[in-house]
Amino acid sequence: MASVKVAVRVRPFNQREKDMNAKLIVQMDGKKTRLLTVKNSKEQNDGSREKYKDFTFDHSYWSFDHGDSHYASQEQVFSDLGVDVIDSAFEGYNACVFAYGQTGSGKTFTMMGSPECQGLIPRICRQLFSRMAAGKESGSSYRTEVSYLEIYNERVKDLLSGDSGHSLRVREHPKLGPYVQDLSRHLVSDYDDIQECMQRGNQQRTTASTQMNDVSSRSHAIFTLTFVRAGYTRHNNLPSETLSKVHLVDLAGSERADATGATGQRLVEGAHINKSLVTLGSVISALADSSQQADNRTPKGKKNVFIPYRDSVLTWLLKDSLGGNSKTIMIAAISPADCNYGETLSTLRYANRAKNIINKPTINEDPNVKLIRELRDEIDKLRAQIAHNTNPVEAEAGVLATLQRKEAQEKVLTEKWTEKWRETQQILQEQKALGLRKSGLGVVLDSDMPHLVGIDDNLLSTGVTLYHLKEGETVIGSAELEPTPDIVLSGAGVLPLHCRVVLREGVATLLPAPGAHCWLNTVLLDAPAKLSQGECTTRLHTTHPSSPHLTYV
Ligand SMILES: Nc1ncnc2c1ncn2[C@@H]1O[C@H](COP(=O)(O)OP(=O)(O)OP(=O)(O)O)[C@@H](O)[C@H]1O
Repeated sequence: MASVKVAVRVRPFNQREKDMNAKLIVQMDGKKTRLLTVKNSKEQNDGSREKYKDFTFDHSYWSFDHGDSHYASQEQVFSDLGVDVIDSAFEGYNACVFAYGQTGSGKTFTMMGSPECQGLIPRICRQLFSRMAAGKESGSSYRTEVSYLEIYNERVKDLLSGDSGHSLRVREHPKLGPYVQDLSRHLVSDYDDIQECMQRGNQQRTTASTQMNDVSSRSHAIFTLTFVRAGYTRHNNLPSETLSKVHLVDLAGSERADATGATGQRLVEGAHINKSLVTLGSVISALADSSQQADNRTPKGKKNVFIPYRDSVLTWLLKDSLGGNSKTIMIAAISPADCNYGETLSTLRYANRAKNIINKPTINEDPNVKLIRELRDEIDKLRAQIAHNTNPVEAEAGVLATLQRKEAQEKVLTEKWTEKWRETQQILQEQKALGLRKSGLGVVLDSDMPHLVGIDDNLLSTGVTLYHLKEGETVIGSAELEPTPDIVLSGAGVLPLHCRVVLREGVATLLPAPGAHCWLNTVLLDAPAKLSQGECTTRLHTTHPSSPHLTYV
């Protein structure tokens, strides 16, 4: 059980607030946030004499004035909140961070930041990879995938697929919960890969200028890391494999139409944005109520509170993060100005409720690994029993037989797991060595290593094959050659041994076999020829132009 962690952050005055001579109405001291009541606000008109309202959160971040010694920097927010997220991922827990607040209050600044002043998402990603590099040294291995979506007007759009117009369906798996059907997932092997995904997704995101913010996010964006960590435990050398999903969420601003000056399309967007946020509010309230009921539970008073997750796409997708299997952090972003009193009070009340949500995070352990661990426990107990046994010999024989059976099971399962993980790592390494990366609808080859790109001899085929050239000799020929050549070509005129490519210190040379028709661009070769990267086509065709050809890249 873990409560949702809640932090509040106040930003500096923006130009509009400065122009209005806005008054500062937020104060912070340690974990406390104080909001000074504004004259003529609804509260005062209701006859309340309160001069301020106090709230206590896990963190209150004072980012009002850069010059102030208490100024909470991006680095501080990361070290308080981001490091927890990384720890959770490495331990195998799901995690979620979402930023909530009125438009222009600093959500995107806190979550994404700018290139000079990076926010939580890039910092978490960078640190995740440095921790992985350190873990690899001690024998662990990892697999990380990224997806990035936005919810705009209650429709889900994949920000990384390149197909921007298409909206995707949200479905619910009986065990794994809600998911987006056909959402693209991108394998990333270092921070540069992930940064490329972030930048591409951010460019696709729907933003517009409103009176409150020049670049206002008009959609809710969910950046998700799926992280698998595997290795052997140090103390007893058991397989260990965990999976963690990390949702990093930048919500669109909560807003009143009159404050933002919204009309037309902006007004329609606002209605949809608010629908999700109102539902988020109802979900938070319902969860907070249900947690409080659980606290003062009496057998009679026990009541099942209905949580309206499915009333909006946002809450449906974040179901696990809100009241489920996740360690969740909410960051409430607020304006410091008196003109935003109403919105700020509502954000702080929202955040105050969220503190009461109790989640149930559990380590997501691979089921086979769990079985192996349980078997090992049983084996240890049986061994201890044998060691201390004073029972008759027959009973001991029975225990011994059980022990042997369990040991055999453990051995088979461990071998299977090791083989599966070794294969996964091999595939990852091959992909990395090839340097293949998805870019929009295309696939980009980033590798520094020399390759041949083979085009099938069948004109109707779309088959393209990449052959990684190894240092030394690569044999090219037909399947008739014994042993099978490194690169097998089929098609008219391909000899069993057609040619060889010798790679030495980055220089590739093509050596045609006697009698083979090897063309280098338009020249039929009769002697070894050096291949130049980029410009050169090693055409192995003989009589027909559609016969197979290899391009050196
Ligand atoms: N802590 C901060 N320190 C300095 N500048 C900030 C801070 N927070 C926000 N800002 C600035 O305030 C402006 C609005 O912030 P931002 O775009 O993050 O708001 P938002 O809540 O994401 O708005 P929207 O909901 O409209 O997308 C930006 O110019 C941003 O650089």
